[in-house]
Amino acid sequence: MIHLDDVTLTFPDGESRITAVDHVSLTAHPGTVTGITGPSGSGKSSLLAVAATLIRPDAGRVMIDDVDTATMDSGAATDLRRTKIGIVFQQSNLIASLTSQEQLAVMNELGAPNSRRHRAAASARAATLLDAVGMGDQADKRPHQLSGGQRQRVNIARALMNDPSVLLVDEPTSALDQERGASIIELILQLTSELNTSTLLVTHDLVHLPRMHGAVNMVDGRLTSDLPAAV
Ligand SMILES: Nc1ncnc2c1ncn2[C@@H]1O[C@H](COP(=O)(O)OP(=O)(O)OP(=O)(O)O)[C@@H](O)[C@H]1O
Repeated sequence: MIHLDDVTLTFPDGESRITAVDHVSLTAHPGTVTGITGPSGSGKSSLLAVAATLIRPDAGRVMIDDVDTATMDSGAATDLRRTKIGIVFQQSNLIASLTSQEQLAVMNELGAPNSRRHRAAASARAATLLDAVGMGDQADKRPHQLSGGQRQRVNIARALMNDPSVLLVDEPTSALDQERGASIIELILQLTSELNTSTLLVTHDLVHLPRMHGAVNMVDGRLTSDLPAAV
């Protein structure tokens, strides 16, 4: 579970500060996807960065599985990010020289204790996840050999390598056409249910929101449950 409790985040803006996230409270439960929409500049990515514990808020708390992340030192926060949080960014950020299989397996090597001992298990999990995202037969391909939708599937599988309880997804369909975008959303819904993640998904694309378990609209850093009229 992830719970944002009365979170406020400001950035310096010349002499004053700009409020990117303004007293936001939001909870996502295991096995559910909550959509976050809103106009450009309304604070969606900032909210996701706070949820990912990448930025510490000015005020409020981020609870991950009932642990208050504000009380952690930076080592513990890094550990929590690695083990509990999966992040899918807008661009796939895959490493050009690695195959799909290696993109996932390398997650086992990043700062994890005893990573050598866990190599075989990591390799098996990578294969299972590539199958789960429909990329089992593309395991040996490098990013330039894949379509945008296929790259995004590898990206999603990679975010799930460490079996996170929280999955944070920022605009996963922005580089894709409608049909491929819809299948990526379906995949995230399916994996959220199968792996029981608490998923927050930022999207501009209102057509996807009715498929989700809940949706909020962000306007000027604040949340409203009144969704834009097109939904
Ligand atoms: N690092 C930063 N420094 C200063 N201001 C920032 C920073 N990041 C975001 N902002 C400001 O915070 C506000 C919210 O930005 P944010 O990127 O979170 O919005 P968004 O809803 O994700 O926008 P988009 O849909 O265009 O990605 C904006 O006014 C933006 O200019």
